[in-house]
Amino acid sequence: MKIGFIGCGNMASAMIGGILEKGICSKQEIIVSNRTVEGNERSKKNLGVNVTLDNCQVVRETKTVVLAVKPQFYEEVIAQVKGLITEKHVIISIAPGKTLRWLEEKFGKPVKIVRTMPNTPALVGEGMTGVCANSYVQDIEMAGIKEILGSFGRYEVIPERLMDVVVSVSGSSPAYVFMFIEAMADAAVADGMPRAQAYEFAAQAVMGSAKMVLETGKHPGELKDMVCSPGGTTIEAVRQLEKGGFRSSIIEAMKACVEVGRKM
Ligand SMILES: NC(=O)C1=CN([C@@H]2O[C@H](COP(=O)(O)OP(=O)(O)OC[C@H]3O[C@@H](n4cnc5c(N)ncnc54)[C@H](O)[C@@H]3O)[C@@H](O)[C@H]2O)C=CC1
Ligand SMILES: O=C(O)[C@@H]1CCC=N1
Repeated sequence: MKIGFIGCGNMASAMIGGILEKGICSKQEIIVSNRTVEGNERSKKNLGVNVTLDNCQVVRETKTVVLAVKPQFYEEVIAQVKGLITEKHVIISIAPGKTLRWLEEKFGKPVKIVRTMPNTPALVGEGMTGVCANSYVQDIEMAGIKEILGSFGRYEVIPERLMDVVVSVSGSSPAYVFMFIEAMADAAVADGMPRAQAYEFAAQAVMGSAKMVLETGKHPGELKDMVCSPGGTTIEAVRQLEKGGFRSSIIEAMKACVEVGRKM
């Protein structure tokens, strides 16, 4: 399988890292385009893939093309390459806010489009991707796309109306989780733990807790209660978090995230 990426920044690099790790395709079977020579040098050095400055070359050489530029450049890039898109191509969008309908309109002809929302943990094979497709994408093609998405983590086929929610709950959420880990480590450092050790303790606690949610099937509240001993340390921390509006702060942040995505 050959895969092309138009734009190779943070998200494309994470996806390619996962794809190469799982051996879905080799470095020689991936081609990426960047806007600058420096970008291409970075992609070549970090990922070892083929590089070009010509977005059209990506479309000519591959049938599976990921549009991995920022949303504001989608229109410009689609205008550049649309003349080269055939019925054999499958276009994968990873941008928030760009609906299948919007994408179809910009291509201006029947084009197979898969809309996804991945996240950067793809880099370590622990990504989470929401995915939906337009009616031109056949089952066999969707199976190939699922294989790619599955190579760097989990994926769920979802109705398109939920895609903006996926942006906030998994596309953007690694940023909030990293802030949480950083804040926990800051507190541990404040109480005397060396910084590197603090990151390890905090990150492993987050990973283990996430695994418990995914693997036990228990309600997160029940898992929380299992940690809170009567009159103990944890319930005091929980009390302080509630006082600081912990849950509400996350909910409001995510609602803002969804709103911005919807307007893109
Ligand atoms: N960073 C993240 O965590 C996530 C990002 N996304 C989406 O992925 C897309 C890419 O985002 P990032 O990788 O974070 O951005 P980025 O800025 O790291 O990478 C974008 C890349 O596109 C290249 N580029 C810009 N204009 C170009 C053009 N005309 N032709 C070819 N290459 C061009 C740039 O050189 C850059 O390397 C965006 O649509 C973003 O919303 C989706 C999920 C998560
Ligand atoms: O911040 C952004 O717009 C992109 C979309 C999801 C994660 N990063």
